[in-house]
Amino acid sequence: MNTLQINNLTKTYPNGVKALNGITLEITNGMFGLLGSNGAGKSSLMRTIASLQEPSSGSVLFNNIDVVKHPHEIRKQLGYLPQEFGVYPKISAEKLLNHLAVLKGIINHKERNAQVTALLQQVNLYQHRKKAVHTFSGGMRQRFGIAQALLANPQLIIVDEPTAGLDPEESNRFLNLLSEIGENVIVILSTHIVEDVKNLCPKMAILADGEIISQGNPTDLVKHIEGKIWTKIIPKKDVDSYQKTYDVISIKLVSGETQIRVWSEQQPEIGFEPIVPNLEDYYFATLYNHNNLKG
Ligand SMILES: Nc1ncnc2c1ncn2[C@@H]1O[C@H](COP(=O)(O)OP(=O)(O)OP(=O)(O)O)[C@@H](O)[C@H]1O
Repeated sequence: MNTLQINNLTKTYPNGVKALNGITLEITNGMFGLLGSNGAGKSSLMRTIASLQEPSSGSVLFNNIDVVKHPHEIRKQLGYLPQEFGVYPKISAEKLLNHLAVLKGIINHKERNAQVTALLQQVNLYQHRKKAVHTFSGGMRQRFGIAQALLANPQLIIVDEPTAGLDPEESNRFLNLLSEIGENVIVILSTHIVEDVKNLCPKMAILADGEIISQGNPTDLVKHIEGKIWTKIIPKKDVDSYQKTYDVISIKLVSGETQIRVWSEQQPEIGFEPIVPNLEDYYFATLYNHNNLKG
């Protein structure tokens, strides 16, 4: 069993932005979803765990090895798919993966070829192996990204917003691939897409303003708000007044009509229907409460 222990982690950038503010988490094998809106601190946390940047304070231990003190140790066991992969050199996918495998320390030629072939097959890019990655579609690039992250059998895999910008089919394909990677390693999926976490992750946390504001099993978390979420279709012009009167956790357009969801112990007023809440409602309700507490 692998264990990642994050203790009281903070990160303040030189420009004064406090991106992480006392993060404490323990993560073991399986898929862990890290949900948060833009700017919540997800990438800052991922980069710190991946030893690509140092925290301002606190510690990250992977199987009791201090990531900050021994970055080389962690990098040997890490597979990382960053949000932005940068520019790809104009060489074939196969050659690029081979090159990255050398950098990962797979020096035995035979072993390297075998791993590159197996990974290209696993991510369904074998038939495209002679094409350059910069000519790939977004989904193909992400699948290539996961192939490079899987080189050298990492025990800790970090994927940062991997489905952003993918169409639903490519996104599905990518997530299925991720879920196959195995129960025997830690996979941290950082995303703002609630559905992805709901479908894949038995454990999750919500990050906001650099803090963990909730964590647990998605199904258990949703139980906390059962019977407390109400919905109503309202005229668009009334949104403001409903927001002033009730705890409106989300506003959505449904078939061109404005639907609000409200957190309330009992029916807020005639016309509100109770709904069976989902993880998205939990996420919005948690963010709503957090922002309210902030004032
Ligand atoms: N290198 C940096 N220097 C200064 N500020 C930074 C740096 N990187 C991130 N930030 C700031 O830190 C905060 C958290 O950013 P971060 O990228 O970690 O969030 P995120 O949850 O990954 O968001 P997104 O989904 O938009 O990438 C933001 O306010 C961001 O502007």
